[in-house]
Amino acid sequence: MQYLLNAEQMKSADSHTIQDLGVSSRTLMERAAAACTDYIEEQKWPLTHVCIVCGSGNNGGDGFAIGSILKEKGCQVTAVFAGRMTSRTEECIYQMDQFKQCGGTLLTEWQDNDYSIVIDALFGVGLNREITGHYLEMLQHMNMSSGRKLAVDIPSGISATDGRVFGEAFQADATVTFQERKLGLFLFSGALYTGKVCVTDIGIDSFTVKEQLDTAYALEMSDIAKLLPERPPYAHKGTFGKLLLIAGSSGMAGAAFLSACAAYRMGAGLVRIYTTEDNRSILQQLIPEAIITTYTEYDKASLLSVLEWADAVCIGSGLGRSDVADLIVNTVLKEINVPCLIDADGINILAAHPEWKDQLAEGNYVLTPHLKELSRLTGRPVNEIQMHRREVLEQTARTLDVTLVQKDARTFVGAKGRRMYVNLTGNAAMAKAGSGDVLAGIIGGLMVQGCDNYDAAVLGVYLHGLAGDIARNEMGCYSVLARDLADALGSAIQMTENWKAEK
Ligand SMILES: NC(=O)C1=CN([C@@H]2O[C@H](COP(=O)(O)OP(=O)(O)OC[C@H]3O[C@@H](n4cnc5c(N)ncnc54)[C@H](O)[C@@H]3O)[C@@H](O)[C@H]2O)[C@@H](O)CC1
Ligand SMILES: [K+]
Repeated sequence: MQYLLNAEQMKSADSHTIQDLGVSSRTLMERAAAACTDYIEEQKWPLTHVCIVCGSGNNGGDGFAIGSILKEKGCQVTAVFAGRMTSRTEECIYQMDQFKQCGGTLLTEWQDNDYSIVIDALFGVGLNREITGHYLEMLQHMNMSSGRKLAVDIPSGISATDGRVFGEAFQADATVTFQERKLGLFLFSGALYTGKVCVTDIGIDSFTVKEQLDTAYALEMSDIAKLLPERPPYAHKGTFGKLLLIAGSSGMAGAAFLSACAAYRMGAGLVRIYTTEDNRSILQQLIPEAIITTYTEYDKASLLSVLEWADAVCIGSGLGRSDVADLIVNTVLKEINVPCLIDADGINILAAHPEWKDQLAEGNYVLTPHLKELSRLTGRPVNEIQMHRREVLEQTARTLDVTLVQKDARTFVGAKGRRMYVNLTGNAAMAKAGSGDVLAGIIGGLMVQGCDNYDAAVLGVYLHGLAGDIARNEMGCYSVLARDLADALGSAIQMTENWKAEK
């Protein structure tokens, strides 16, 4: 598991290490600086003339300490101090003096030169407001320089907490980050500025912070192998559950096909599609493995009978908006006794009938909205959700008592009493119609095999992204179709199976 810390959590780990464990701030800073120079040497970046831009905080202190190390190695080093002398931290003052004693050149204005490396030590996790004036100009000069670019801890201009860009940011080739991954390095737009991220252990004790439930995390292959449901050799199709997909409407057979295909590839034993009669023959041809039950008008008896049959239900993909769809969603909400995923139009219908939200049975639902659907569901504008994604995720999951999958380029998963999951697999090839139908099928396929709702959501989102990465590697960023994701899911699962077998 990879933990993703925000600025406050990182600062709390720093001060715990300094105050409770007695490791001095200076020691940590010198280790941080050594980690950066080690990285430059390992990468064999040319050390002809290094420029380090330093702010007045401890990130600036790291910068000066890097300057002293490089100076002692005989490199030509220019440090540009871009902060206010009176605002310098104790450590920044000390490291600046050390640097001067080593004979380093210290400027207060940018000077164009043929720098082989530009090091950004302007702001670290302490950045908390828009970058303007002198600082903004400094960042623009740094970005225009032709040298290799290294960010110390985090590129200046990026919020460590939510990845937003405070006006302008340093465009790094690499970021050496200290002790723990910061959330902002992996969220957008922050992730566009980091270059390669190298995490280095400098002896900060972050154990207590990571134990806390409000620290977000991402999954690694080792976690996935543990979460995958067992597949015992004596199994038969009944072992792996009966999944009901209430999906598709006239002209929208594809959604049902994609979800069914993904659910079967995920390992579901039996998949039944409940859809409009118009879709019968096309679905029978597209996916003969699925059982097809159809309706021409709202038919409560047939709906209750398929609900009775199911071990888990996915409702909403391609369902459309109609009176019949409303009646179906309402009946499912009232009558269901098994885990249920609500997607797409299922969410839109729920949003149009706020009084139905009370029927979301405790702990039994997974909702998979993209930002627009979440906006309809919560009544908050999309741009406000984008600015406060975490807060909206946690509040909605808590008040509705559901597992919430907030779909975006970086999908979040939240549920009451569970840690926030941030998904790091996937790519822009997946930003296409049908991709969400595949995700619903994958998560449904896991729920029907007995995975707990939250685990199914987290694992499903990870595998969906991994399948997207595999498909993109085969076909490039433009040409992947949603059905390719369903097909690549097999390889994604196999990768985790192989990983497990090798251990
Ligand atoms: N002992 C520690 O706490 C350690 C800190 N380390 C480094 O220290 C960094 C954190 O240091 P700090 O907390 O001092 O914070 P920063 O060095 O990130 O800078 C904070 C300073 O910048 C100012 N500031 C914030 N936003 C601004 C803006 N938009 N325009 C102008 N000024 C702005 C703040 O008022 C504050 O004075 C880490 O990222 C890391 O690089 C490492 O050396 C490891 C040990
Ligand atoms: K920085």
